[in-house]
Amino acid sequence: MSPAKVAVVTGGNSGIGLTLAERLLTAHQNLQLCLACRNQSRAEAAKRSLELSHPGAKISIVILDTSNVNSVFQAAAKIKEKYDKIDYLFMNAGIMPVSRVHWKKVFTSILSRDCAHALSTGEGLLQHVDETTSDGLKKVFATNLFGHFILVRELEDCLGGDTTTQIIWTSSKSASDKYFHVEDMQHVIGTEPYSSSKYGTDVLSVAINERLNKKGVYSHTVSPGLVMSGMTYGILSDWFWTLIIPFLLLMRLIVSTLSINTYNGSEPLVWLSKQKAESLDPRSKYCCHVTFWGIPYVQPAKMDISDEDVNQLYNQLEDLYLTFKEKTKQHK
Ligand SMILES: NC(=O)C1=CN([C@@H]2O[C@H](COP(=O)(O)OP(=O)(O)OC[C@H]3O[C@@H](n4cnc5c(N)ncnc54)[C@H](OP(=O)(O)O)[C@@H]3O)[C@@H](O)[C@H]2O)C=CC1
Ligand SMILES: CC(C)=CCC[C@@H](C)[C@H]1CC[C@H]2C3=C(CC[C@]12C)[C@@]1(C)CCC(=O)[C@@H](C)[C@@H]1CC3
Repeated sequence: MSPAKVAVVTGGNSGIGLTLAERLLTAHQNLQLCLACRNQSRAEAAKRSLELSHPGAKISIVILDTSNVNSVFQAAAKIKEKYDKIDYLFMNAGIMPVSRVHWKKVFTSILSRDCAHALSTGEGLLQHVDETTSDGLKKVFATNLFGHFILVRELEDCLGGDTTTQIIWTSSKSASDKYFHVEDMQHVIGTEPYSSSKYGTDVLSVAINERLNKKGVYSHTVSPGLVMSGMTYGILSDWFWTLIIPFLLLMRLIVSTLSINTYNGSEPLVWLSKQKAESLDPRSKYCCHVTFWGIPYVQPAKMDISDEDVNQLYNQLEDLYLTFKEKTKQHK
């Protein structure tokens, strides 16, 4: 039997994260799985469903709210108590708060040459909103990016070393340098916090790979495509999505990123975990594409990320992390 490997999945209780957890148990023999989720009862329900499909699977739960700095410190301490070494760290938890759909833009885009771009990125089709957390941070930034940064920093002792660790980030096709400004990494000023947080994720993945690669840590980023999940059902009701699925399936003729289900969307995440990490390109995003017949495949897309952004973002996140670390020490 192959030696036990450990995989931690943030947001592993639903959507892409839950399907990923299920697929990892199938793909890797003898896997120890840690579901790092913000809600105990939802996490337990996910654990039960995984135990039904994989009797005897070794699954633990750690409560982690990536939008809350203290919760991340506590979760990291619990994970370190449970495991000496992490083989796969899936940074998957994420939010995209939306207040309305720009319907006029949806229909004009669908009828224009922008159709493929609009359906694969959602650019300009949604009105995004954000709020401030009790830590005084922008919520989308804290949830999607900073919470995960703290997790990596706090877990560093369990990463790499004698064997390799893969850090795999669920990014998005929505990530765009148009909406990311390193000097405003929290996106306090703009109106595209989701896109900004996902571009920041891509930049951070490169930064972490550069810093930790010497000790056997490999960081890569993934785009799952458009997937029906809690995220999309939060924008429009499930009956609406059910109605337009035939249209979206037809649109696969011109848009190959319409993954639609979580199985397809999790394909690049599972695929990366099966590759030799050394053979992968840390500056490519591994994107899910689907054939017209619904068969998923993975295609790397080179990311155009400047070294200046890589270094500046990492240093700013590190400063913010150290500020919170200092505060928590004082409160102890
Ligand atoms: N759906 C799509 O089309 C796409 C999704 N993605 C990305 O995929 C990832 C997974 O999203 P998806 O499965 O689609 O959506 P879901 O809403 O179904 O899943 C999101 C998961 O993240 C968890 N989560 C949200 N906020 C926090 C938090 N503060 N702390 C801990 N966990 C949290 C949720 O927990 P809970 O159940 O408690 O809410 C849930 O488990 C996200 O990063 C998203 O940005 C990327 C591209 C496309
Ligand atoms: C297609 C019709 C008739 C209606 C749906 C319109 C939009 C609500 C929808 C079209 C493209 C979608 C999309 C996303 C959300 C919903 C849409 C804007 C995402 C932004 C979801 C999160 C992601 O990370 C992106 C990759 C998605 C891109 C496409």
